[in-house]
Amino acid sequence: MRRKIVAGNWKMNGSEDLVRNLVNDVSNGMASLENCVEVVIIPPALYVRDVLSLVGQREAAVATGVQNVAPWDAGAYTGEISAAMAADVGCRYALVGHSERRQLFGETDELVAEKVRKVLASGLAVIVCVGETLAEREQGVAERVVARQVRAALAEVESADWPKVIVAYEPVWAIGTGKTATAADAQAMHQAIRKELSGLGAPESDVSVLYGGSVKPDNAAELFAQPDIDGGLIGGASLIADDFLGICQAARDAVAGTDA
Ligand SMILES: O=C[C@H](O)COP(=O)(O)O
Repeated sequence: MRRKIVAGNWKMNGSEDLVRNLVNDVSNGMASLENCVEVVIIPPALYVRDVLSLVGQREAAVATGVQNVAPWDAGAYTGEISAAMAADVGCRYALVGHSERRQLFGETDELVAEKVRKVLASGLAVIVCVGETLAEREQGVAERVVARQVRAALAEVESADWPKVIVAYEPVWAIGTGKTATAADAQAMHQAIRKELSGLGAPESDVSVLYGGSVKPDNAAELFAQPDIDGGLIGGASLIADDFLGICQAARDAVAGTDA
């Protein structure tokens, strides 16, 4: 089901104190969202159990996810965690193919596709990240690059699994830079992604497409008001409770605006 989702990717940030304070503050702010927005916290793997115990496990209003999974089920892969392990402890989401994984850890389209398969097989929902670099945008190939990434990651998805697929469009040049795509540019790319998804057989109403890249409380409302933007994948602002909740509130207001 296409739904409004705001996911906070903490990346490699956090401490026991931050987990406690931030998760409690976010949980306390949930009432104002009136169940209109799915809120996901994606901490470093070491803190996943702490977040889960604070939000209250499997049926919690705040869902928990992992930032990465291995492309294997189990075995001699030192330092890795599997999608099945994340599901076992109570996570509901896994992020796959973030541009930092692609750029810093050499993840290819093929590896991303393998990870997507593992996540879906484990029963978790997958948030697949796609996005062009600044050079690709300047060369005018942004849509082509993003379409290729979407096809590579999702070509093998079985029809029953589409409701567990979420795509996050994150232009690489907008991540952590303070530069955001204009709402119109983001909308155009989201529309192109949706076209690609429908070419792969995804039911129109099933796949949420999130925007990520310097989303803040003061630009979230305009982005989330676009017809093909279903929420956000938030980095820096997800580490500040008031900012993260402000973004969640903008998503809630977007739902209210659509319903009105
Ligand atoms: O996963 C989150 C994105 O990389 C966005 O990060 P940012 O909000 O710090 O730009």
